[in-house]
Amino acid sequence: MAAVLRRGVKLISSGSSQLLSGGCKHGRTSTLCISSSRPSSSKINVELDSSTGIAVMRFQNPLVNSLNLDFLTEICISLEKLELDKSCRGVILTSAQPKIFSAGLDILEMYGKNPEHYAAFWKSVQEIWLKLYGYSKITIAAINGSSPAGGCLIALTADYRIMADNPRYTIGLNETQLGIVAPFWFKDTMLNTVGHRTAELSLQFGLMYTPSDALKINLVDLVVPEEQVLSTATETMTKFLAIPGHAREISKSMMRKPVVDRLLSCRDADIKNFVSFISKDSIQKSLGQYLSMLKQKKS
Ligand SMILES: CCCCC/C=C\C/C=C\C=C\CC(=O)SCCNC(=O)CCNC(=O)[C@H](O)C(C)(C)COP(=O)(O)OP(=O)(O)OC[C@H]1O[C@@H](n2cnc3c(N)ncnc32)[C@H](O)[C@@H]1OP(=O)(O)O
Repeated sequence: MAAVLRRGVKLISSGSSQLLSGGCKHGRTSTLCISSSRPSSSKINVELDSSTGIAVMRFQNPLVNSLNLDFLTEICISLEKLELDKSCRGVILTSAQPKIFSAGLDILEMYGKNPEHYAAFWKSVQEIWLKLYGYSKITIAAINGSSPAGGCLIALTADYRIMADNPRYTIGLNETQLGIVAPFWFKDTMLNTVGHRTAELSLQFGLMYTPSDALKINLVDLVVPEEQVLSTATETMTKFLAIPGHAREISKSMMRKPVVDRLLSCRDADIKNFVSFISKDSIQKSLGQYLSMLKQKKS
């Protein structure tokens, strides 16, 4: 159940199984409706401040916010609800997990499973990208940890990226390092942000950038001390909110629609392509080796 934190602010824990359809109003505070059962299974929490219209969505999928099917679905449903909620004007995306924004797509969803599973998973990856890249409201990524591959993609869909100034955190599309290939819409999102030449080098090498290097190539817009990431995101959101909404929204759509439309025109083919690629023995072998490397890193 939503709990009032301070005047006009509600904490919304949302497990995908707990979300009900449609938003609802509770007195002066507009929030999402959820049932009160099993709130501990929530992989995200959302705080919507109805006095400012700013929602903060925190990812909390232990250990590293890897994007599995359930988590992606939950994020998508919450984003949809916020988009429909008139009291919400912008969403800040951040992490509740220490040191990690998101570890990207959950590799276990792409390893050792059957084609039907791969297809359902890829559909949910498409959904989250379509929802975020085409999002009508303002989104700001408050990147308070490492953000490889799919984690970087989530950040790239935001209207503005603010990263914590910690050289241990890195961000980038590192797919080639896993022996896999970022699909065209990952590539387009990167290209629209950093330009052609930088995207080309970045994708081929699977480069991961420290915050200061990410700033140099415009992969992020601002680097601030870690403890200021959220407050700076809120300040930045306020600047966005000062712009007439319809004009900003149309401008955003004008910039992004061609890329969104490109995926919309070939969703099924893109899923087929993914399933056939990820099912190859050589790709499964690469992913298996990468998973072993992640485990060995600890010992
Ligand atoms: C030509 C046609 C092309 C068509 C398109 C086809 C294909 C495209 C396909 C896919 C695109 C994929 C995009 C992706 O997002 S792939 C995922 C990339 N992610 C990574 O490389 C991140 C790997 N992880 C790390 O670098 C570190 O774990 C991290 C920096 C995130 C955290 O480091 P830390 O030291 O704190 O923690 P660890 O001990 O390493 O990890 C803890 C625990 O979590 C497991 N884990 C980490 N990342 C993932 C992940 N992405 N998926 C699943 N599991 C992950 C890790 O193995 C540890 O597990 P355990 O040992 O505790 O069991």
